[in-house]
Amino acid sequence: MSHHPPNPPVIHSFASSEVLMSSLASFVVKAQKEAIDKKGRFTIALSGGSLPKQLSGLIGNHAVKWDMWQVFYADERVVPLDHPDSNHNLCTAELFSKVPIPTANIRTIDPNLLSDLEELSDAYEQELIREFAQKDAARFPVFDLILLGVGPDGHTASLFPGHELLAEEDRWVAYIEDSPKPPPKRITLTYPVINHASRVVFVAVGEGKAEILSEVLDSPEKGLPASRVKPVHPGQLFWFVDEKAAAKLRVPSQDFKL
Ligand SMILES: O=C1O[C@H](COP(=O)(O)O)[C@@H](O)[C@H](O)[C@H]1O
Repeated sequence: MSHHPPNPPVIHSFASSEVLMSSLASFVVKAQKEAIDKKGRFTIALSGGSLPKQLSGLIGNHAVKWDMWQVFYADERVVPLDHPDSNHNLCTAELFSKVPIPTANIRTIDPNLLSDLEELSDAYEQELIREFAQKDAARFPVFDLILLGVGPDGHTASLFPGHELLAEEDRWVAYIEDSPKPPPKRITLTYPVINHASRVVFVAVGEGKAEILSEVLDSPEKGLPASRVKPVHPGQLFWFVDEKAAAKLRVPSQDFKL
């Protein structure tokens, strides 16, 4: 266990979502290179919502070693994989259908277990254990990169304000049957997993995010779900936001340099 306090978040604000997208792609490629140089694979967790669109800077990028990626979902809606509400379906439409990633490297929920949430989330946890536990022998998986979004209520992944899952300390993957945002049934990575990642990046674009960004970053003491993302040392939290989303922020942002 680390004795250092978590590093403060690094906030990068970009003039437009286009600049953000290309900087985010460079950031992901750098994280990928460091991970592959160190251990020959790159583990990443993706979110749904507005995030997948912001990854388009990776399409056609020859520095991306797709065959070395192991992709998980930070959260997933419990619906068939080709359902319009599925995060996997969205990531496929926005990214995976446009790049040469082997299908086996995308770790989806098991579509045969949709009727039993407990079995489904246990099976996804086993999927994580297969990837991380034997190779890294750690109490919690250490993702090279987790990409998150933030909803207007401050939720992230499928961790919602006031929900009992915010207190989960042991499980790697948990389920929720009463999501306030449809669809109600979801699974999610828990804080112990999110907060053990090497890097966590929130991506927020557009004026619709301005209010909640200020709440999450300027008033972390409110304890909104997104404010509880504090990777343990030496993990680092980043925010990639555009100027519209950053319009109400009081905390300073930093120039983006690789
Ligand atoms: O329901 C969800 O919402 C969050 C935030 O979505 P956004 O559209 O406001 O960016 C998303 O990160 C998560 O994956 C998704 O399941």
